[in-house]
Amino acid sequence: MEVLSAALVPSIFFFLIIFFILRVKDSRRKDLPPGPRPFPIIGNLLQLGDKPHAEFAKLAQKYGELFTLKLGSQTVVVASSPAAAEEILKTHDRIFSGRYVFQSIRVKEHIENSLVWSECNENWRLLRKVCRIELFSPKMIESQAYIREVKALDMVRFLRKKEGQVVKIVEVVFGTLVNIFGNLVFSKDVFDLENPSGGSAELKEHLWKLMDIGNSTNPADYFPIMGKFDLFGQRRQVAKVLEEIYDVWGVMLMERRRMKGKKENDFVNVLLDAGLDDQKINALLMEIFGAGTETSSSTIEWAITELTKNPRVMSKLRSELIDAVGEKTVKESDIPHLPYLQAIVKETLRLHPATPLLLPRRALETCKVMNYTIPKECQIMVNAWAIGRDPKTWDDPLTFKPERFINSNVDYKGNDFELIPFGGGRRICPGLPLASQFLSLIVATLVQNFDWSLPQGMNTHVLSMDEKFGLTLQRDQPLLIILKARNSTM
Ligand code: HEM
Repeated sequence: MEVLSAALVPSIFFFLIIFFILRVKDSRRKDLPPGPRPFPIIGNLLQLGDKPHAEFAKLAQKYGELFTLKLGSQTVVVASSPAAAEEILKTHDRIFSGRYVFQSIRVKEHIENSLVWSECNENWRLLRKVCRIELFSPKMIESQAYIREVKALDMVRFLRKKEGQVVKIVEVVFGTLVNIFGNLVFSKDVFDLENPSGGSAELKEHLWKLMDIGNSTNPADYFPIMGKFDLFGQRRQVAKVLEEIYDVWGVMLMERRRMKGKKENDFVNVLLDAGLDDQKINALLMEIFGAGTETSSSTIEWAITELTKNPRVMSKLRSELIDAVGEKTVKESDIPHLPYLQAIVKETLRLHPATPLLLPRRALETCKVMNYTIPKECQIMVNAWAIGRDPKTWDDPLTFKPERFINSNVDYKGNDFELIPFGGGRRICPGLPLASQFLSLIVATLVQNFDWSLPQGMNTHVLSMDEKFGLTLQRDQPLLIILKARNSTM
């Protein structure tokens, strides 16, 4: 009996302490949006799963359009409806304009010059202005259209040689986009589709590596106290890859400075003329490549996946292309005359936003939202994936139906909060005007020039991709396509 009570008393005492901790935590949560009860220390980490956006969509059904999670020691609020997204991205845009910077990216020299990860400070305003007025202005985009068209044809030429073979479409598209960006930025190819391991292949490899590290879990993001020790070495790895990338830029920048007088119509010229120093140019170029290539290639991979799964939509697009473009090669100037193509791109971005939870925001001040209090420093995520599939907003939401956008004014430019693949407010994706051009161009080029079919057994795989974690670049399981060339338009 004595032994029993000796064991029982400390156990009861232990459970009372845990109960007390939970009570204290709960009372601290009083004004926050509701959410699942967190466990001590780990909070709701077990509820993240490997597809957080899909888990969050389920939690939103239970706890509402604005709910709170405790991820380790971090408080995170998730917005999951158009109204909640509007509160974050528009009504309280300034307060929620901070970024939560992932621990592995906190490389001092990079963050200080970053557009993606810095506060909305003077440097950020300068870079946004350069993007808006120079790099992604309608004039610049139009004047560089021929570059994207030439690179799209290089892709067709390369793919024609693969007729009858199984192709990893995302790799070809990624390589093509790296070259499109290489030419927009430096007026030169940086990747050889024919010889993936030769030429400047290292740049593509560095970008993949950076994305791999970025996509891997870092426990320090949930327990920032561990952040300064960089226990798993992720920050050191990022710093090393950044240095390697900057070495590649460095050589190209030096070349350009040597070519004084010869003016190319490209981003480097614009940035040199704008008086940016090498560190700012390095950081901006890295972010343009990093933010623009993976997002866009995964969107194109999804568009082709959906078209292959939906022959009705594919043949309607083909008819539109024949009517509007005929036998000619499709050009960017044709896009305004291809409303069904534009609807396909919107529908792809609705179902498969490349960054399903956008990029995490941070509250700069404590703020009242929908009668709840969101505390200063709280992390905010906006679930664009859940919003795009919400049956309250979308009729038959899981079906790929581009027709829903015909005769509809809904667009992804940040004013319609039911469709926000590019985010919204002051931090909306600055590359949007460029992306919307080449997404349409490349999808149209691939459809105009090739028939696509899935290798045997792929249907189930493709369907299961729907449920996969947002960024679809699963290099272990990319979309494979058997190619058949159509009548040449070249
Ligand atoms: C399918 C293509 C793309 C998608 C879906 C996409 C999506 C996004 C999203 C969701 C954000 C965060 C917005 C927010 O916080 O509200 C973002 C930011 C950003 N994107 Fe994109 N993006 C794409 C293409 C591009 C391209 C082509 C570029 C550049 C050439 C680019 C450059 C950036 C940059 C620099 C930011 C950070 C802006 C800031 O924090 O002020 N993106 N993008």
